[in-house]
Order: sequence, then structure tokens, then C-alpha cells
Amino acid sequence: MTAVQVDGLTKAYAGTTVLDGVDFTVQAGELLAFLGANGSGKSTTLKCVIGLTRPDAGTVRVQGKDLGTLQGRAQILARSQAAMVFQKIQLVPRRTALDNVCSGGLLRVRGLASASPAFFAKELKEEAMACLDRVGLAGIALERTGKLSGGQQQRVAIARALCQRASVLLADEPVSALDPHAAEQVMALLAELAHTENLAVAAVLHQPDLAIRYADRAIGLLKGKIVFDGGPAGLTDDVLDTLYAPDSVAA
Ligand SMILES: Nc1ncnc2c1ncn2[C@@H]1O[C@H](COP(=O)(O)OP(=O)(O)OP(=O)(O)O)[C@@H](O)[C@H]1O
Repeated sequence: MTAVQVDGLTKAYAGTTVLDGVDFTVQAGELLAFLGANGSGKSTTLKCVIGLTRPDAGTVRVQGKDLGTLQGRAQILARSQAAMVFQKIQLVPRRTALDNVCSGGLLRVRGLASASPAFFAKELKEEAMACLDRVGLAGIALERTGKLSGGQQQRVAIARALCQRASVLLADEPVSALDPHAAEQVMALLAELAHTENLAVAAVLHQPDLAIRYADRAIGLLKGKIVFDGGPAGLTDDVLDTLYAPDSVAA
């Protein structure tokens, strides 16, 4: 089932085109890797999908809903179907892992119960605990996230996305700041969530070898255009040479 459908995505900054008619889908149950040289438009693509960047042209449908045509709470709810995790993990460091994960569910909560962790409802805490358990971190639920390793923090951020009940998980360089072991753990977790929870996962990666080992499909961007869309077996040396050739870097 198609979870994300992007058609004709176009974006320019100060007259320079950074996305040039990008079309792709992300299917439920698959891990899709975005590859490409610095400046090829990978992050801009994900930001357009989640609504952090407004495209100049094109449509983004998440679970069939065209985000550009919705407004107000309808738009917020449609957007909440997608969650994003970043290389610079955005958690509140002095709060516990459990509190940070609970914050993923706050859209469903109204009034005082959303005002402060002191008022978080028992049901929300139980759901957040289950999400932490899902990423293998139930044992550190009450630790402040600032004290956790980078790999643990990234898994807490993924648990927060699960607590948001997002069906689409976008990950912008989720393992670039992690050591090789932690990077493998996070990639394995993302693949497992796609395959067992039927999540649609799209991850920007700077490591083609991780895409080859963990992704079900890869998209290669070159100067704002898709030049590869296929299974990881298609990421041959020739394809990678094209994606990462010295002149592939945007001016
Ligand atoms: N807010 C912005 N204002 C101006 N230019 C921007 C902005 N965001 C991105 N760009 C430019 O758009 C181009 C594409 O950037 P983007 O971050 O999408 O590339 P990327 O493929 O993710 O690169 P990297 O691998 O270096 O993170 C780059 O040239 C970048 O400098």
C-alpha cells in the first residue's frame, strides 16, 4: 500500500533549483534509502514531505491526503501521520526517556494533561513505555536522555515517533553521528519496524553499504533529479560512481 506519494516536487532557493520534478512513492512495510552527494536534495525532499519546507510545485500525499490542500487541525492531523528523526537528535536532554516519548502522543491529549509531564495520563505513560520496550530501551525509561549514548538517544527518538502513532517514519541521516555498532543497531531497528509494524520508512543515508544491506529499495538523487529508483542489488559500482562523482556535488 502506498503511504507517501510525491509527484512533481520542485524547489528552488534564490533562483537555484534544488529539486527538479521529483516523483516517488514510499510503500507501507518498506525501508527506502535516499542516497546522493552533498547538496543533491535529499534533506529538502524529506522536509517537503513532512511540511518543514514548502515546495514551489508538486504534491505530497500522505496516506492519500494531499497535505497542500488541508488547513488547520485537519492538516496537523494528516501531518502527524508522518514523524521525522534527525541526525542531531531533538530530545529534551533534562527530561527522562519516558517523558520524551510521551511527548510524541501529545496531539491526542487536550487540556492540562498536555501541559507538563507531571500531568501526563497513565494511559499515555503506558503506551510510551510499550514504545520504549519496542526499541529495546524499557530499562532506561527513567534516565535523563542527556545521559544516554547517541545510539540510545536515536532509539528514544524513534520510540517517540511510535508513540505519535505515525505510519510514516522519515529519518534524515539517522546514523551519521553514531559509531558503527550503534549505526547497525539503528538500521536493524528501522528495517524491523518497517517489516513487522508495516511502517513506511524513508531514510537519508551517507553510507551506501548500509543501504545495500538494510534497505528494500533505494532512490539516488543527482542535482535534484532522481537518477536511480530500484532494489539494493541495482546499486552497482557504476550507479554509485554516477551518484558520487566529483562533479555530482551541487554548485
Ligand atoms: N533553507 C535553505 N536556504 C537556502 N538554500 C538551501 C536551504 N536548504 C537547503 N539549501 C540548499 O539546497 C541544496 C540541497 O540541500 P539539501 O540539504 O536538500 O541536500 P542534501 O542532499 O541533503 O545534502 P547533504 O548530504 O549535504 O545533507 C543545497 O545546495 C543547500 O545548500
